Amino acid sequence: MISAWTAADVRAAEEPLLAAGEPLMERASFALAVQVLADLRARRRHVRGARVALLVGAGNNGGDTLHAGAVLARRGVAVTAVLTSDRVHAGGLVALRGAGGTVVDLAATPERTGAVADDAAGADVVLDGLLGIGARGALRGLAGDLVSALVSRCAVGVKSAGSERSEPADFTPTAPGGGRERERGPWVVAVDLPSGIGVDDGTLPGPVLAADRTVTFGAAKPGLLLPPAARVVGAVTVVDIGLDPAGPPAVRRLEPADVGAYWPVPGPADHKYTRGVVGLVAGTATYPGAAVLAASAAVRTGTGMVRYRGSDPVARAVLAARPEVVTATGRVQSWVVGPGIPTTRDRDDPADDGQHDRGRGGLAVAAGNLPGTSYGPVPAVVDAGGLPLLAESNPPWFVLTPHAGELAGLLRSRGEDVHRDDVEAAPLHWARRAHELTGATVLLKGGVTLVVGPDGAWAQADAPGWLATAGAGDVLAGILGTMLAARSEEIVAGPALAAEVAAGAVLVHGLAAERANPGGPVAALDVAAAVPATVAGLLEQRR
Ligand SMILES: NC(=O)C1=CN([C@@H]2O[C@H](COP(=O)(O)OP(=O)(O)OC[C@H]3O[C@@H](n4cnc5c(N)ncnc54)[C@H](O)[C@@H]3O)[C@@H](O)[C@H]2O)[C@@H](O)CC1
Ligand SMILES: [K+]
Repeated sequence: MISAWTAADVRAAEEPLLAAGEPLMERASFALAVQVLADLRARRRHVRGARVALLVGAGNNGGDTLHAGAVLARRGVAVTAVLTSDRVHAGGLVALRGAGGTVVDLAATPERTGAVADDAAGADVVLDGLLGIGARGALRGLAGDLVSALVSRCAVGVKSAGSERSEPADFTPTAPGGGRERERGPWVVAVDLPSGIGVDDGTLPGPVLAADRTVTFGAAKPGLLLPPAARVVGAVTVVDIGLDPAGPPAVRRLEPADVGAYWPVPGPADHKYTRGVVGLVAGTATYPGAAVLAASAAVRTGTGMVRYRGSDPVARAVLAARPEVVTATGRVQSWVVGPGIPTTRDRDDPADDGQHDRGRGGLAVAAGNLPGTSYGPVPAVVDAGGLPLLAESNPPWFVLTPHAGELAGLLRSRGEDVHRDDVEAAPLHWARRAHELTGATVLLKGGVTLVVGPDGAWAQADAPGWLATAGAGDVLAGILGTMLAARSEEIVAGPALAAEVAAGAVLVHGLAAERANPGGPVAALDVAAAVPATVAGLLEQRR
């Protein structure tokens, strides 16, 4: 698991160590230099004679960068530091000069910004040390001008909020689809974080130079995991400088071993009710495919049984694809409500096929609101057309699975003035708001998928871009339904677990998409078909 702490938590963890005289900056800068040397060796055979440009801001982030530059200069690298402030880290500057580095005082000659950017764009490596955890808002002044000038010369970066073009984030350099996309320009290493991202919320309030690698100190920061900033961090290397942040992390990311470790493996005494039964209200005559996809995914993820609820023609299509599915009513350990049913609340909608009433029934049982039945409360997945069926207040063992547009609609129905673009610009904020307003766990689908529950946030970046295809959400709903059903009682007793299980479902969905056709296009049904081998692969890791 990757855990990220806020800037305030990192500072609090640094304080006692700094007071004790621990050389944190030396540790950070030396590790940074070692990583840059490794990157240089990987990219060009000789380190000696390579050109490295340092972008240096006013704070300790610039200090780290200058000290790392000094180490590089002593190894024969031609290092040029571009100072964007007249008060840069004094010790770092002395060290760099002492090691033979060149200094360009851009603060004294701001009219040279274009020429300096040209020069930096021709370097082998650029170290972005303009801002670290002291960042407040969009990159301003000379630092902002320099980054804007470099972005326009390097073909990839974020010119302004929402217009980023870069590779998806992952903590491994070989992420699915995560090859280098920069068409030209230097290898960019962000120091602690790409300058100008929202450190704690992952927003992109202004210009940012997209990194190929981020070397971060002490612990990951939320902005490195969260969308949209996660797209501009490149491969992330966390350097241990001896910090031990207190309290729970602000954002977490599950890794495959975490999901493999808690996957329930059936034993000899298990039967379909101990493994978990999924009740599925999905699909209409207009969208029968959603029911087929969700049912296939639920079956393929290893459910005890799927009970399908819908009109006869759709049920026939589901049974033709998955004869394991039953249509009889009975005990259910998680409900999946909404894939392929209309997003209107109108009971008379002829396209509704009766699914809204079936969905309301399932959700009432899941919430524990039908005292006459012994089948609730149980977890539920509420997707697409299920979202308008939600009550004012919902239990946290309900997992809502909107994309950005659906989340904006849900929030508007609860009095917020918000649109899809707003959600995409600040997904953590709006997913948290939706959790507060509905009471439910919120899984916000996207290139990086967020899950917000009572116990904090999760950000998963497992999926290749190819997964953005029709039906992928229906498959996720089926995978999640099975995973919730398998731990139904545990989740109702401790609903914070719903978010972790939901993050695990996102991971399985993403890995299955990659397995379905590594490096190429995938179809939703093929993702479902790849789930059994994906799960076997996760279990293999725990042996
Ligand atoms: N505290 C420590 O001893 C350690 C700190 N470390 C480094 O220090 C960094 C934090 O250092 P600082 O607290 O000095 O903060 P930063 O280096 O992030 O910079 C803060 C400075 O940037 C300016 N600034 C803030 N927002 C701006 C914006 N939007 N546009 C332009 N300028 C802006 C501020 O006026 C301030 O002078 C970490 O990210 C890390 O790189 C590491 O060396 C590890 C140890
Ligand atoms: K930085």
